[in-house]
Amino acid sequence: MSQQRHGSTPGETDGVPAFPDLPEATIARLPEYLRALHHLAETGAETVSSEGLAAAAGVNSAKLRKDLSHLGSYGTRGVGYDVALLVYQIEYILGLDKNRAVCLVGVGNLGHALAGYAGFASRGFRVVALFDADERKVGEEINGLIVQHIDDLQRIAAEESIAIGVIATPPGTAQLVADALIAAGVTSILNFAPGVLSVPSNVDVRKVDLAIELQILSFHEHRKASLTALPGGRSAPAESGNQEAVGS
Ligand SMILES: NC(=O)c1ccc[n+]([C@@H]2O[C@H](COP(=O)([O-])OP(=O)(O)OC[C@H]3O[C@@H](n4cnc5c(N)ncnc54)[C@H](O)[C@@H]3O)[C@@H](O)[C@H]2O)c1
Repeated sequence: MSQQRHGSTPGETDGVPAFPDLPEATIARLPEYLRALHHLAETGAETVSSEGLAAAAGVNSAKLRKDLSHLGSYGTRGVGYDVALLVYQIEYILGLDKNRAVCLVGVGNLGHALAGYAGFASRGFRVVALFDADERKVGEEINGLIVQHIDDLQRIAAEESIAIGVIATPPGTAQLVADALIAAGVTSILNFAPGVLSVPSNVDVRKVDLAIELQILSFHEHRKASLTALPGGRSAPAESGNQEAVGS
């Protein structure tokens, strides 16, 4: 996964620092806070304590307070955080107010499931195009979108101002697809194909690999087993497990 530096720009917009210098780990947790805040807003909550929000997001409250302090958000003593304001601040920092156009390349088993997922729109993204190289898939309709041929990527990316491309092709073609996306003006890539992509420095890549997540869980299983095998039967802490979002 490539690491992005987020430069600091002085000045504030409506109480939100224009671009605070955020640690990558904080950026990775902001979507979790946002998800929890949306849920709180749906239940009618107007304010939330740091402990309440931390519990809903599955992190510890000290970490949450530090993360939110990077946004200039400290909450009010005895009241907590204003839910609507915090939603606005996090959405602003994540750039979700832009409703960015996303395309998906590779409409096979995984691509089909992703293309049919309604959750992207509710999280601030418009999936505007689906591409595949297989003529038999071109023309198929999924979730209101017609699968286009990959040869039309350049034209459609320009027409739709596509900024983010999702790769769900076999690993052997992922680099070719990444090159085509970049040539078409895409500057952010979410890659589901195993392997490392070579991209220019202005392009950000996030990689999702569920097998890696399982391997990390396997390590924790291994560690817990070795702790219980210690003399005296020392066991792993039981009151609260670790929760990390996939990809963070
Ligand atoms: N990240 C994860 O956790 C995860 C989970 C499952 C699969 N995967 C990966 O996702 C990828 C897709 O898996 P799948 O099971 O959907 O495969 P699949 O074979 O069912 O689908 C791949 C699709 O890509 C298309 N394709 C191939 N080359 C192309 C190109 N140059 N341009 C456009 N389309 C092209 C194929 O026609 C096909 O429709 C694989 O790389 C797989 O390893 C990752």
